[in-house]
Amino acid sequence: MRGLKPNQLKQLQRLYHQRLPGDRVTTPEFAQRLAAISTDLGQPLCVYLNRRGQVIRVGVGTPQQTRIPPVELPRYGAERLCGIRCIATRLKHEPPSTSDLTAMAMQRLDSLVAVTLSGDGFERRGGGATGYVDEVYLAHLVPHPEARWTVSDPMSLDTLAQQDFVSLTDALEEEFRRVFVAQQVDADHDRVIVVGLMTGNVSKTQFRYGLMEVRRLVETAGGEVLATLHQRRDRPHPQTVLGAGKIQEIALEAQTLGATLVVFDRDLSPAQVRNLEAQMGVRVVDRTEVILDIFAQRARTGAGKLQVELAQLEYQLPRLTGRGQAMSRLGGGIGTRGPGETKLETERRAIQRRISRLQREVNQLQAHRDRLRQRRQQSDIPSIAVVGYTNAGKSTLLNALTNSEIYAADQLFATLDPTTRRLSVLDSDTQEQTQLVLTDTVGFIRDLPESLVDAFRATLEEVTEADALLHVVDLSHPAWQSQIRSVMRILGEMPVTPGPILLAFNKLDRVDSEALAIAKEEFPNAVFVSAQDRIGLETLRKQLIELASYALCQ
Ligand SMILES: Nc1nc2c(ncn2[C@@H]2O[C@H](COP(=O)(O)OP(=O)(O)OP(=O)(O)O)[C@@H](O)[C@H]2O)c(=O)[nH]1
Ligand SMILES: [Mg+2]
Repeated sequence: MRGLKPNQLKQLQRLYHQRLPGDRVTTPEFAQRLAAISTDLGQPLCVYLNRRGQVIRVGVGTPQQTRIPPVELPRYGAERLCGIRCIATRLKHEPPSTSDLTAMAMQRLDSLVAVTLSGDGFERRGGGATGYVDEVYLAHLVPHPEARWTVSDPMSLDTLAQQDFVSLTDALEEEFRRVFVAQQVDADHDRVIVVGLMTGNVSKTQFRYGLMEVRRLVETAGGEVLATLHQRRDRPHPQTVLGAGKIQEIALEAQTLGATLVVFDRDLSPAQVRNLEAQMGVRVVDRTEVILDIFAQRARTGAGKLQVELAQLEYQLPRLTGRGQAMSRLGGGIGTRGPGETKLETERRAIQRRISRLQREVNQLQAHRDRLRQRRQQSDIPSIAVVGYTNAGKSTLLNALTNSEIYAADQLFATLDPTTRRLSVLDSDTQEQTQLVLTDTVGFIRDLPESLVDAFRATLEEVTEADALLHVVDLSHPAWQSQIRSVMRILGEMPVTPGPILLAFNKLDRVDSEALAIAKEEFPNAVFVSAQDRIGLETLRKQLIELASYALCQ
């Protein structure tokens, strides 16, 4: 409130002592008082009231400029309003602007009253301002995504003052509740807005597939994607990733659609998450967190659970500071404080201790797997690890080859725990049986989170210790080429270089001829199969035998 005269400041401060009857939107006297001050200031003025009729906030400026920050707003979710209304004076003789209404929607205000000034008025003897108000508009939200809000025709202040505010908001909230309940057929999943940032160094197609993949990840994690928004920028904004306007748009969309979560298509720093949550008032997570969540849901065996927990803790540790504070505010509403610094410190130490313990256990697991592998190696049976991008069809292919029933599904990361199966192939010429061991592994993904790579080292070692690799590619996926690159990159980053690799292009049954021609041209030594329709399996078996013998004599 810079630039105000002491007298004006006092006038504004006095507003805090005013109390309106709880069942009225406003009284004529109160609106006239605001209009008088606003006329004197020559600036718009906003007053925020709670449902008991108490003034809780006064600001000079438009509703957009005087918005209550999300962390200070009570959050009741999509089925309710925030319990606060705004009475705003307007210098122009026009209904509230879109920016005013957007501010109302973002805060889920009970209603917004726009008071236009007559430019005139006087103080009555005996007190009380009069004649300052020209007309008023009453605006409120509606629970329909297409409409978002309604604005009344201009009316006189007296007409507005006669409105029963309680029955208006009650009816409105009832309507919101009905719509909300209808949406909540399955209430225990997150309602998600996916957000992508397209920076200069990726192509449009790459960006699109990346976003598509995040949507699939969210769905695999059990979330429902309500909308996908994106922005183009040369580089991410260091504090908030996106620009201020885009953040506001997302916040509004989240409010309108009743989203509970915003998921970004990239990794975010702890500070970025904090800033975004503070500005949008919705929980924000990055891609890694979604992947970790899927892993956590999928892990079945003790080893799997162990590694997932380790990955999650390692991811959370640097993000502990302050997050607790912002989060508990988002979830709990005004006055809910997060853990204090000392509590955070204790928590951090506890997590650190648990991480050390889990790491020891993972080491033991590693040693155990080592022994199993050694036994296999001693038995002279060549081992081949089946690797590839997630959902490529590795498990299905392994099942088809070995007539087993490993879990395979149209999900990302269906397989978490390595499963080993024996395969014996009869050489039709020599009538000789050759034995192989095939290991199904966890699928790879672009930008595999580091904490996962570390935590899953015991599992991934199955890959590095195999005699050879069978790299399965979903040739029906539009991004198959970049998926191959991602897998090769991850393999390249492993401490031990894997042996020879056989490339198997899968899902031949639904591949278009163009992709097939490109793949054949680019990878003349690859095998083409359909695990589902059992096409090309004979050739693949033969190639696997060759691969194994080649690997062994190296
Ligand atoms: N059309 C078609 N679909 C296939 C084929 N092979 C596998 N699929 C389907 O692709 C989906 C993924 O198969 P999975 O075997 O689980 O794939 P994965 O590579 O093991 O995946 P993750 O374990 O999640 O990394 C499933 O829905 C399979 O039915 C195929 O040859 N043709
Ligand atoms: Mg699998």
